[in-house]
Amino acid sequence: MNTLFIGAGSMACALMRGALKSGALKKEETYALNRSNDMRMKELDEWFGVLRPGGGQSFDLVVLAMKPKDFDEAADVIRNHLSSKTVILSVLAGIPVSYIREKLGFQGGIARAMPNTSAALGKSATAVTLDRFDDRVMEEAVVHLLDSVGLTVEVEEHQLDLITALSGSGPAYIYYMAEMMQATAVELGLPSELARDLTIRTITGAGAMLEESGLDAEELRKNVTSPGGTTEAGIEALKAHGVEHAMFECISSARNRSEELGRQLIKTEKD
Ligand SMILES: NC(=O)C1=CN([C@@H]2O[C@H](COP(=O)(O)OP(=O)(O)OC[C@H]3O[C@@H](n4cnc5c(N)ncnc54)[C@H](OP(=O)(O)O)[C@@H]3O)[C@@H](O)[C@H]2O)C=CC1
Ligand SMILES: O=C(O)[C@@H]1CCC=N1
Repeated sequence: MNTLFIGAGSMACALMRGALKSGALKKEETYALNRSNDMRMKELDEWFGVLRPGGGQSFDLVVLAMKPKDFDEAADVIRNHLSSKTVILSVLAGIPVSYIREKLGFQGGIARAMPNTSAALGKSATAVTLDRFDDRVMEEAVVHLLDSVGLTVEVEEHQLDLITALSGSGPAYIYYMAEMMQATAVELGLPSELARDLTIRTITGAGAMLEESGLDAEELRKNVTSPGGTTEAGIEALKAHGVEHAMFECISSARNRSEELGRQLIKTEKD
């Protein structure tokens, strides 16, 4: 499947890395372009051996992976690589399928997905909605590509803003927590490398328990929390400092921002 990534940043790279490694994409059929960062294109060539498209060359699959705010500006470039057989996979946060269709004048299949950067290791949690996929072969090819970089679930488009806030942005919340755990341990006296190693293994171990033990998060938490013990003291401190409220605000603010990103483009279009 001839595939073109338009946008060659973090998310495009994570998808390429995961899909090329799994064999869902072949490097001799994978192309990429960005706006101006030539160094990045050289890196992509070095890392993955992907190709640069010729002007007007059309593709079976075009992956939209620029920032949402850059989509309008990229529209001419995108159109240049579409044919009546092309399907589009968009990973743009907040941008509705209807807006992509209207802006590009595109009638074919559009998959709007929200993966995350763990795709690089085949561990993304991806949600996707498929619109006007008349061609079963291409539908299967797109789903296969997403499956090759992690878990894929099909959802309704209206759910994607909230899903973006949960699992699209989610890895960053965990990295932020890791940063804070590490920094606190160092501040309270542990050497940095030791704090780092123990934090990483604590998070990956807890992730593996969530995935493999068959127990839910609450039960796993209770198993660690001895009455009157250290964990209880720690969690009470988190509660007292409003962590539940903070998480509500975190996910709802990210959801609101996703909605706003779409509205902003639509508004700019109308102005
Ligand atoms: N990062 C993440 O964790 C996730 C991101 N996403 C979505 O993925 C998309 C990309 O995000 P991310 O990878 O983080 O962003 P980056 O800033 O890392 O990459 C953006 C890329 O788009 C390119 N670009 C910008 N304008 C144009 C243009 N006019 N024509 C061609 N290429 C262009 C940039 O090129 P140049 O560098 O030359 O300017 C760059 O390669 C966003 O829409 C985001 O919502 C979705 C899920 C997770
Ligand atoms: O921060 C963002 O807007 C993108 C979407 C999900 C993760 N990163």
